[in-house]
Amino acid sequence: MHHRGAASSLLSSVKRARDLFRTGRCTYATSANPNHVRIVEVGPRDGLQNEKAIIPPQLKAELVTRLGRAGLKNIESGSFVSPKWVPQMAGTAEVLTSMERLEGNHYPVLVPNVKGLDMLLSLLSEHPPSPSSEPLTDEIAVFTAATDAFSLANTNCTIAESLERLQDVTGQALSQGLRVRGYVSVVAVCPYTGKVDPLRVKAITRALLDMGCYEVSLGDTVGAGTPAAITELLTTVMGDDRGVPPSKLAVHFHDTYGTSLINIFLALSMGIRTIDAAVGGLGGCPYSPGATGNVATEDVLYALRDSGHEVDGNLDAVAEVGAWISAQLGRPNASRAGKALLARKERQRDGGAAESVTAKL
Ligand SMILES: CC(C)(COP(=O)([O-])OP(=O)([O-])OC[C@H]1O[C@@H](n2cnc3c(N)ncnc32)[C@H](O)[C@@H]1OP(=O)([O-])[O-])[C@@H](O)C(=O)NCCC(=O)NCCSC(=O)C[C@@](C)(O)CC(=O)[O-]
Repeated sequence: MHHRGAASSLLSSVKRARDLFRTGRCTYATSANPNHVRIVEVGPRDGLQNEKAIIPPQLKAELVTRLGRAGLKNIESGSFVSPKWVPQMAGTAEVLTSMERLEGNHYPVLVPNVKGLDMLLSLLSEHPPSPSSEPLTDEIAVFTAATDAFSLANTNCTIAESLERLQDVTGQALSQGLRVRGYVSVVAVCPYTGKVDPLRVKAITRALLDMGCYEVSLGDTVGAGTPAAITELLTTVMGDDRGVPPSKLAVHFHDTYGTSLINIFLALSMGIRTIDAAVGGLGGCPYSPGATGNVATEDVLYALRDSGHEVDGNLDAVAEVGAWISAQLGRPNASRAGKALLARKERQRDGGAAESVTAKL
């Protein structure tokens, strides 16, 4: 009975979301190919920033290289944040200069303030693109939060102060020809103050778009967003007065309570086509105690198979990268699809029986 109740409440959430579009309250143009799902791979940044051990830049660079070769096109490659705050992200300059960059791909880096942007810009001027090489990066990501408590814990300033800071960062980055992506953290639940008001998220998302971000990623940092909460959030952010079009939104789910994939499908049903994910389910924010990693890229790619969506990334190759980086970090691979696919391959290699059905997967 209980399960049936949960399923029918999820179905009614999806139906409510779809009805909003059908009734015209949320009609927006999406990308040129409405079935294309863009993956923003955040493993090398969000994935590694919370690891206990300090990871050598060469290993981070190799991770970015392998992810690019696995067909991912948007790979967040590091942060120019204070090493006193997030020591694991030190060495991003070395990552950018060592990793392989593939033509047409984007390799955004997080920048919290003008100091971080200046560090990036001087690196870019030391390594100008040539006819045979791409720029080190053409994109930054700026970040704020939906609560002052989280903003203070993460960046030592209130939301208002952070938006003021980011206005400068964004203006200067755009004037240097960089693309700017925005993040809002704790869009569903704040680890310090609890449930978050979706109208607040909407106002902050609008502020980031108004300053020139091409897209805003909505971060369920704690990973506690239920389908009902995410439906309420997305309908509020997209609906009614100054609603944000889904083409300007991405979703960024940590998988602490196992709701990420359901929430991703809800977001897709509402027209959002950009999904953040981390290979091997790596990740966590140092200022969100108890939150687990991001939804695993392999799990997203697997779930989107046969869904009619065209997705970046080769599932088998990404699964290999997930197993490789998990082994390098000495941690269990948190991607269920990745583990299952690799285990199946191993059984096939060993000539195991009863593989004919799953081999068709
Ligand atoms: C914003 C600050 C710098 C303010 O930190 P502050 O302490 O207020 O800054 P400050 O201006 O007083 O500077 C303190 C020291 O840091 C240095 N400094 C100052 N800025 C930089 C910089 N850019 N790069 C390198 N060094 C820097 C500065 O030079 C100084 O060094 P000192 O004089 O003491 O030797 C700090 O709070 C910070 O770096 N925070 C970043 C925290 C972070 O990276 N969190 C994780 C990313 S967000 C996230 O994961 C969420 C997301 C995006 O994934 C979405 C989701 O899941 O919700």
